[in-house]
Amino acid sequence: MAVYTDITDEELATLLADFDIGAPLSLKGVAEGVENSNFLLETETGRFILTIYEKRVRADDLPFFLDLLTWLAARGFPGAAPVADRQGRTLKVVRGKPAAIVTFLPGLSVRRPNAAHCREAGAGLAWLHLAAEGFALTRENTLGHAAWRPFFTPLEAAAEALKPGLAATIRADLDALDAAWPSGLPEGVIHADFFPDNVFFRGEAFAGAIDFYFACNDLLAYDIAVALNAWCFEADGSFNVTSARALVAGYESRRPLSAAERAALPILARGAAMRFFLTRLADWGPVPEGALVRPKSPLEYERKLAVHRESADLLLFGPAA
Ligand SMILES: Nc1ncnc2c1ncn2[C@@H]1O[C@H](COP(=O)(O)OP(=O)(O)OP(=O)(O)O)[C@@H](O)[C@H]1O
Ligand SMILES: N[C@@H](CCO)C(=O)O
Repeated sequence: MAVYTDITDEELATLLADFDIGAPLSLKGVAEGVENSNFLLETETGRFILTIYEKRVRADDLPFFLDLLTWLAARGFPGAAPVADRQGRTLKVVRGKPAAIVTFLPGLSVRRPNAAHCREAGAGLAWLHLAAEGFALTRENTLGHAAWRPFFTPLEAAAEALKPGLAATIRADLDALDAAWPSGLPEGVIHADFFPDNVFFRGEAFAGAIDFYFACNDLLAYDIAVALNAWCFEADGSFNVTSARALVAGYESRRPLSAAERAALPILARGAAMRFFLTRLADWGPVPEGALVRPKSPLEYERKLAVHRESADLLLFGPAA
């Protein structure tokens, strides 16, 4: 469970005194997630999520994230809308850490998505991209292509410890990514962590997305690449082309891709695999004392990276039949 910060009854009462959402009925740590501390908060007026922002979220970025969530909610995108206190503030402080209360999004994430879920997820991602158009704030992708090499340098020994010879392979991947990284593709606000655990369904219908704390400005097609890696690999490590076609077709049902975006999907997916391999490698090791969290294996993404390295035409498929 990703709960790094405990909250006392007094701290909760002090926080809620600023809001018009009634008195608290219960507060429970949420048993998913690795980044922040999340609590399911029930008050006299309904259900909310209280998030305390931990290590990787920079306080300076929080206005971008919270204003984006407010913007998306105002445009009808189903997500978690930040709740403003009586003075109109959404960014609060609990135990010296930044915190926010957002509305509870009903629905369930799926552990093993099928092609129908992938299609819906693709359509949901395009909806998000379109709903975010016009959002005035910007945020650089601090885990984007330019960041990968400097991010990797201090992790070379960790890569070797994971698998002998891996550091040189990753360096070669970084060279290949630099040589082929696309430019000039459409940009906008991307979710950047559109994984199955961050997407909710009702049955097989898209019900919304959460966890926008990596959202930033980057290539829109890169967001599809992140999703293809997260949604379309089987547990045995094989790539499910049917699911991938469905995800892209779902996306294109709302926002058709240009030929250049389609052609770039293989290299973008290789880069997206690199991004999650690197952060997982950095997090692989002891967790802070008292934290209830299980780091995710970098090997899963090392294998996905290898799949893209070895079959560059994997994602060069035509429209679904
Ligand atoms: N607005 C919401 N409505 C309903 N449930 C939510 C909401 N926000 C968070 N949750 C619940 O809390 C869990 C963790 O939230 P979230 O994914 O934002 O945390 P995280 O630590 O940033 O996780 P991640 O590892 O995906 O980065 C979710 O899986 C979900 O069960
Ligand atoms: N989705 C990330 C976790 C942090 O959001 C991963 O699977 O590595």
